[in-house]
Amino acid sequence: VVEEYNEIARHYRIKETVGSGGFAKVKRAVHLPTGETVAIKIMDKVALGADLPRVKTEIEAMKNLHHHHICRLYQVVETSRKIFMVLEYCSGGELFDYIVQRDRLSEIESRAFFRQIVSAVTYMHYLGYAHRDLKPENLLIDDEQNLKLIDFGLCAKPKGGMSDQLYTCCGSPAYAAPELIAGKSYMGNEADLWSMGVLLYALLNGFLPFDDDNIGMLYRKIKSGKYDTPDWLSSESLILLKQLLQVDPKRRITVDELLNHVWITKEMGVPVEWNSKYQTSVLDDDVVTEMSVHRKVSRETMKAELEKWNYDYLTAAYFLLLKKKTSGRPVRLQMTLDSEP
Ligand SMILES: O=C(Nc1ccc2c(c1)CCNCC2)c1ccc(-c2cn[nH]c2)cc1OCc1ccccc1
Repeated sequence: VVEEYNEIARHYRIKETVGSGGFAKVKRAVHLPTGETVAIKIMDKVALGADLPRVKTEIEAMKNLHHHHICRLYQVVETSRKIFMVLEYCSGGELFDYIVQRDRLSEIESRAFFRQIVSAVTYMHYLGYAHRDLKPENLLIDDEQNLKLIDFGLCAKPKGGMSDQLYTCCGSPAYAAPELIAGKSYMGNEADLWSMGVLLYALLNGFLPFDDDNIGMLYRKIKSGKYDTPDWLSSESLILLKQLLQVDPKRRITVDELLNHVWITKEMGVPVEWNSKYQTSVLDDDVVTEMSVHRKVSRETMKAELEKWNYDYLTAAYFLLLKKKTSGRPVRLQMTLDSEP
C-alpha cells in the first residue's frame, strides 16, 4: 500500500484522520513546500464502485468553482487504487454540528451564515451549476468562521443553461423540493432555493421544517408545504421562509430577489456580494516569480505550465503560495519543491 502514497507523500506530511464518511477518509496534512495545512480526502476506487462517476463530477465541478465560500480544491492525485483530493482545511467542521451544539442560532448569527450560503449558491448558479444537495452537513466552517460549501458529487451543469433536469440522484429527502420528490422534471436552481429555505429554517430553529421517520409521511409533509412556526421567529424571518418554502417553484423567490431581500440586508445595510474574491484569470506575479526562481525556469515557462491548470503539485503550490500572500505571510517555498522530476 505504501506505493499508493508515494506521489502524495512527496509533497505532504500526512497527519491524523479528522473524519471518515461513507467512501472517504479525510486527513489533516501539511504541504511541505509552503508549510500550509490542508485536508486530504482519500477514496478507494474499488470501494467507490458505482459512485466513482460522482467523484469525477465533483472534481470537474470544483476545478471550475473558485469562490471564498466554496471549499477550494488544490490538487488531485490518482493512483491505480486510490483518488486523493487535496482540499482547503476547515477546522470548524460541519455547520450541522455547530447548530446542534447550540440548539439553534440567533437571527443575527443565522443571517451572517445565510448570507455566505446565498453568496456561494448565487455564484454557482451564475456559472450554470446547481448544487442539488444543499444541507448543513455540506457546509464546513474554516478557522475564521467562514462557511465553505462542499460535496459537488450531485451537482448538475445542464448543457443548455438551467434547463430541466430529471431528478436522477438521491439528495437528502428532508431538503428535497416538492417537485423533485414528485419525480417531475425540475429546474436545478429552483430546487436549490427550496433547500436553502430548509437550511434557513434549520439555522433559526435547530430542527427541520419537514421531518418524519416514515419516508411516505415525510414526502406528504414536504408536498403540503406546511411547517411549524415557533414563537421565537421574527415576522421578517417568517416572510422569507414563506418565500423560499413555496411548493410551486414558479412562485418561489429567485436568487436575484434574495440578494437584497429585506431580511438579508437587515442591520447589514448592503446586499449580498456574490462575486468571487479570488482572481483566477490573471496569475499573481509574486507567486509566479517565487515558483520560477525556485524551479530555475523562466517566468514564461512557469506561466505556461501553470495555465494548464493540471491540478498537480504546481497548481497546489500556486494556490497555497497565493493563500499565504493574501493572509500576509511571506511568499516563500522551502527547498523540497525542486525534488520533482
Ligand atoms: O478540514 C476538514 N475537516 C476538518 C479538519 C479539522 C477539524 C475538523 C474538520 C473538525 C473535527 N475536529 C478536528 C478539527 C475538511 C476539509 C474538506 C472536506 C471536504 C471537501 N470536500 N469534501 C470534503 C472535509 C473536511 O472534513 C470533513 C469533516 C471531518 C470531521 C468532522 C466534520 C467534517
